[in-house]
Amino acid sequence: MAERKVGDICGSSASTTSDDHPKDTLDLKPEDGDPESPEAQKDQDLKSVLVTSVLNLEEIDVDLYRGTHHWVPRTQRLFGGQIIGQALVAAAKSVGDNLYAHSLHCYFVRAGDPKVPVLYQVDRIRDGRSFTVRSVRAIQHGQPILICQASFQMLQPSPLQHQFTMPAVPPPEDLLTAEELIRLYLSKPDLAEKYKLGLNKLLAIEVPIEIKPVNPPVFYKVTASEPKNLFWVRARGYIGEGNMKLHCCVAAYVSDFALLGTALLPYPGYRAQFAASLDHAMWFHSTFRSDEWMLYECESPWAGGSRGLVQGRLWRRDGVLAASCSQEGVLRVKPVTRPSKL
Ligand SMILES: CCC(=O)SCCNC(=O)CCNC(=O)[C@H](O)C(C)(C)COP(=O)(O)OP(=O)(O)OC[C@H]1O[C@@H](n2cnc3c(N)ncnc32)[C@H](O)[C@@H]1OP(=O)(O)O
Repeated sequence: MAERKVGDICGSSASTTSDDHPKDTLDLKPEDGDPESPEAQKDQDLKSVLVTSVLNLEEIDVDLYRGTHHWVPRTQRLFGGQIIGQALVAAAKSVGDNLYAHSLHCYFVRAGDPKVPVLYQVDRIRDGRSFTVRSVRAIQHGQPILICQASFQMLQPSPLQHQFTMPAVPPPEDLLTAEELIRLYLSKPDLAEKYKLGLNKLLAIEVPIEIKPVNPPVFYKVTASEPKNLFWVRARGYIGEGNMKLHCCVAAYVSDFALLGTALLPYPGYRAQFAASLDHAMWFHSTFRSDEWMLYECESPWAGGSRGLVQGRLWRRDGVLAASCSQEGVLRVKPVTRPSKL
């Protein structure tokens, strides 16, 4: 991958190898230049809704922010990834320019209400020499819906560096997007009306994430499989080299997409009657661009007691491990009358 010019990054460069670290600010405004110019307007038009809206918090007071919603799942609970991403934005706003997000741990303690905004109250737990920790409460109706701790570190290179090897899969150019797969399925002449309805509803949803399943029959649970899933994922729209803190917030949003469902893959004879993320932990390992295709490798090492443990690894196309995450969720299921025909 050609080395890219360094953008405002979480204290570290946007490139894959350079080690110069420019100032870092969590500036969500359009990049420099004449905001009226056609190029800036084009960028603004193409700018990801995640940047212009979902992760663009309104400052209410010192360390108090308000977030709005863009897309809400059919469960009509706020999407967990949105709350995590917004909480990380709030935490990052009070962190110095030479620090970058390296981990977050959170619990989802109440369902998010899509009818009202979310307030994010940041507590400045500690500013250490190398590590800075923030605690964030996402609040609705006066009650926490999420409690999150996030940690930021100075860049401190080390000779200890290793990672697993990225799975060998077809590149995104050789695969179809979820929308293309749904249109392909809708084109089948013998498709039952009720499936058409459901699939058209899926097409109508404006999810600010693009995905390309590596193995669609597994991704859509048409066949039973081991609890492993692979798909390419990126934020819709343009974000640019911008700022690594912002890319971490977008990756936090993305990381909760389709993750918990990995634990259901071996059970096509069951469907979730109630499924919700209980907690979510994430670690950021290297620089990456969340508006470029990354491979999301998901697996579930364990399920039981109406819970499922799922883990994910986000890989850059050049094989560098960008981020890892772990999550446990409630999974209450009931038998389906017939397996999904997707
Ligand atoms: C992609 C995944 C996501 O984004 S999920 C969104 C992020 N996560 C969340 O919103 C979870 C937030 N946390 C919570 O809502 C609560 O802490 C949860 C996890 C529900 C636990 O609260 P708790 O008061 O103990 O609820 P609960 O487990 O008793 O009931 C929760 C809902 O489940 C139902 N339930 C209960 N037992 C069963 C059962 N045996 N079979 C089927 N359903 C069951 C309850 O009726 C209850 O449903 P409801 O909420 O009343 O509609």
